[in-house]
Amino acid sequence: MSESIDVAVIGLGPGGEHVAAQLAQAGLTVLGVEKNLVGGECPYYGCIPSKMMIRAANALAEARRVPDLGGSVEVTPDWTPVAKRISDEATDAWNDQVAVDRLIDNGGRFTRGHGRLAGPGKVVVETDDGTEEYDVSRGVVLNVGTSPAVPPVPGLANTPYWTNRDVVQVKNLPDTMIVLGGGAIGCEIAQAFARFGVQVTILEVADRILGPEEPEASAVVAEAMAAEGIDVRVGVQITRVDHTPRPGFTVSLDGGSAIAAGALLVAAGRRTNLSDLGLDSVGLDPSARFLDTDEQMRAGDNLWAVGDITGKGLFTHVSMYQAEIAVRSILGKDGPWADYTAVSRATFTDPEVGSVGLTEAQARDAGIRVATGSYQLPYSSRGWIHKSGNHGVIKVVADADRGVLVGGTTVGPSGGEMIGLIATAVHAAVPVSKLLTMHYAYPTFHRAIENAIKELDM
Ligand SMILES: Cc1cc2nc3c(=O)[nH]c(=O)nc-3n(C[C@H](O)[C@H](O)[C@H](O)COP(=O)(O)OP(=O)(O)OC[C@H]3O[C@@H](n4cnc5c(N)ncnc54)[C@H](O)[C@@H]3O)c2cc1C
Ligand SMILES: NC(=O)c1ccc[n+]([C@@H]2O[C@H](COP(=O)([O-])OP(=O)(O)OC[C@H]3O[C@@H](n4cnc5c(N)ncnc54)[C@H](O)[C@@H]3O)[C@@H](O)[C@H]2O)c1
Repeated sequence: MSESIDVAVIGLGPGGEHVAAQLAQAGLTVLGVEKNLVGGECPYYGCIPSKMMIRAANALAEARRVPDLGGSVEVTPDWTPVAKRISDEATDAWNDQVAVDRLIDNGGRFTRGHGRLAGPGKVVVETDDGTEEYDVSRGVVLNVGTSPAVPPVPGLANTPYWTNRDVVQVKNLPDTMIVLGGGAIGCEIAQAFARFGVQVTILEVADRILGPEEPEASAVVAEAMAAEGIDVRVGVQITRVDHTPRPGFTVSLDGGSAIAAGALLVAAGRRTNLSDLGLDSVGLDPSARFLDTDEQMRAGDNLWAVGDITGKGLFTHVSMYQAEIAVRSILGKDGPWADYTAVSRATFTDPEVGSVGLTEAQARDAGIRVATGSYQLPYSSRGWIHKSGNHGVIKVVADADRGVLVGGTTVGPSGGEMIGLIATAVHAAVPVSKLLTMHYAYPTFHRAIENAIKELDM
């Protein structure tokens, strides 16, 4: 027997949870379907636990800078409060009852299980107690997110490697760790663990870490990591992974060398959870990496998609932004609809990397007549005053014909905060000539943005 509802939301990551709550508050009959934890990757296995690790690790690093600046301090790292904070404050010991209650308090319904499409307007949920079937009149919203991608390295699958879902639950740190992949996850966790005394090696197949960022950003972060003892190896081919109780993991590299460590974190990208969603039942390709959506987040008739599965940036703020749009679309309200001109992001390494819009390479590929300007943060007044820990660079990318910024990168202490200024400029297409007449407070880090803009040759 099928039950009739207005809307089904399959997958309750940050975007799906928001859609379900908003539509339920608007008076629709909304069913939220989640097979693991309501809230998704970000609160339980991603952003929040990792940033709690990083906050603690950065406090240790700042304390270690005291001798350069004013006195002495003894730093004794202890992981126990970090693990406890993640369990108690962030994840409620990986229990989502609060989030489930919040959805129900908003007027929504909830089913724990694997949801899938079974044709237009039809949803099936496999629960522990059996199969539930729903007829959905207004629409289905997909927010099924991603899972860690595990590369097909010989031997790897048979070892007890960690992914992000394991590393956030670690109670005792290993002495040594290999991180497979020098992207955002790999770099953030590598540095956090290293600051707690773990000897970390990053193995990155590409020719630089943080590949989506400007090369200048990758270089500054790699230099800062190397300076604190992290072994960053780029351009490496991993040929095999083995595991024995001692020494633990052995990672063999092309050329014959091998590295051993007590732990191995696989942070090699993500795969979208689309293959078992019944997409073929509504005429969509279940093997597609991402779902195509229009500006209202529609992926088909009465079908919406939000979050990582849309491929518009695997970030919580993108998922939430899209959720707002899907809600307006489902309720028949007006736009503004989705615009990705000024998507910003922050990678929480130290120095942090803030970025928005197009990189120089992306702007050139888009056929834009590009002008760039950059400035080394240590040369700015604030960078010079800051001294220890002042690694950083600002880079701006302009469309010389339109006289506006189309992208920018802010690497440095508070790099993720500094990007706000450039994000506003890109989003609102503020003329560069106007940016040059602005007051930039002295001596702030963001004053270096003015220096970079002055370097633009246009
Ligand atoms: C370690 C790490 C750190 C990160 N740090 C940041 C950060 O600092 N800032 C930032 O913006 N982003 C960060 N991200 C990315 C961020 O977590 C995601 O972009 C964010 O969670 C949005 O994802 P989503 O809305 O697509 O859904 P997800 O959070 O991926 O949630 C999808 C949900 O759908 C469920 N699901 C899947 N299939 C089904 C099904 N068939 N039926 C029922 N339920 C299903 C899953 O169990 C999951 O709960 C980080 C990610 C990781 C892994
Ligand atoms: N601060 C943030 O906003 C934040 C933090 C973490 C993650 N995230 C999001 O999560 C996404 C996933 O992060 P991620 O770091 O897993 O993915 P990623 O795609 O950013 O990086 C994965 C890295 O692994 C490398 N790699 C892949 N296969 C390899 C192999 N066999 N050997 C060596 N290296 C290999 C890739 O070249 C790449 O550099 C990010 O793209 C980002 O959108 C965001």
